[in-house]
Amino acid sequence: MYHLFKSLYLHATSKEEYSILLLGLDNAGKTTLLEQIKAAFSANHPNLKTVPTVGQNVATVSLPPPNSLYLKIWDVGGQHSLRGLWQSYYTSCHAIVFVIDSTDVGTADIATLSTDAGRGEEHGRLEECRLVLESVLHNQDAEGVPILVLANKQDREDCVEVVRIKEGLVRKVFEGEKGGNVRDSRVLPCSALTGTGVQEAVEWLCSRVKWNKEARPPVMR
Ligand SMILES: Nc1nc2c(ncn2[C@@H]2O[C@H](COP(=O)(O)OP(=O)(O)OP(=O)(O)O)[C@@H](O)[C@H]2O)c(=O)[nH]1
Ligand SMILES: [Mg+2]
Repeated sequence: MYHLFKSLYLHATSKEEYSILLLGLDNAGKTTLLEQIKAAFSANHPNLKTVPTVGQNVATVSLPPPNSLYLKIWDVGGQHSLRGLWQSYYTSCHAIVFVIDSTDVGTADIATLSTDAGRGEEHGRLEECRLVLESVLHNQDAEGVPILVLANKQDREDCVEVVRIKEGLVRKVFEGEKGGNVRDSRVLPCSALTGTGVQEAVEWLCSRVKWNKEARPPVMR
């Protein structure tokens, strides 16, 4: 009898936990985003004084109804030397957020990269961003995992607007030969610094991890 009550109690009080992996080049805004998400679901102010991440940050946020789930968010360093570590997170994650610095991708049109005129500093880190996004999509351990691409730093005047990042960069990478298999994806604008767009990002993640839960079941906590 005790065991029956205990399992009923655990069933009634436990919630699904999904792991979210924040990826993107160094300086894209991943840690700032993590701070905003943590603050959005607690009474605390976000700590926006970030330093480059060497290793990882992790936080679990409890989402109230109607979502009623835990998001365990992994923020890993984006510096070149740290990207090899990303691989070890793929098998256990339920969704990936790929953060792009919208002020550091030139015009965000990868078609121009192949021309002579396209090579130069005016393209910022567009080529690097393309290669890194391709490598994430191409990785078998991340197959089928929903991906949210965030065009971050939209508060800055010199940012490239989300539609250009979507059409010129993201769509071409997804439709390219290294685009990988079919998966849920979305491109959204955001400012991790001001918090604009963070709620929408979290909503999208919640809906997609639930839809994908047969392929990647949650942990009960
Ligand atoms: N204007 C503006 N600045 C931002 C935004 N998001 C992040 N930043 C700034 O960009 C810089 C890098 O932010 P981080 O969050 O540390 O970047 P990161 O992606 O975690 O970088 P790594 O840990 O090196 O991978 C900081 O100075 C942030 O304040 C944003 O939405 N708008
Ligand atoms: Mg960081």
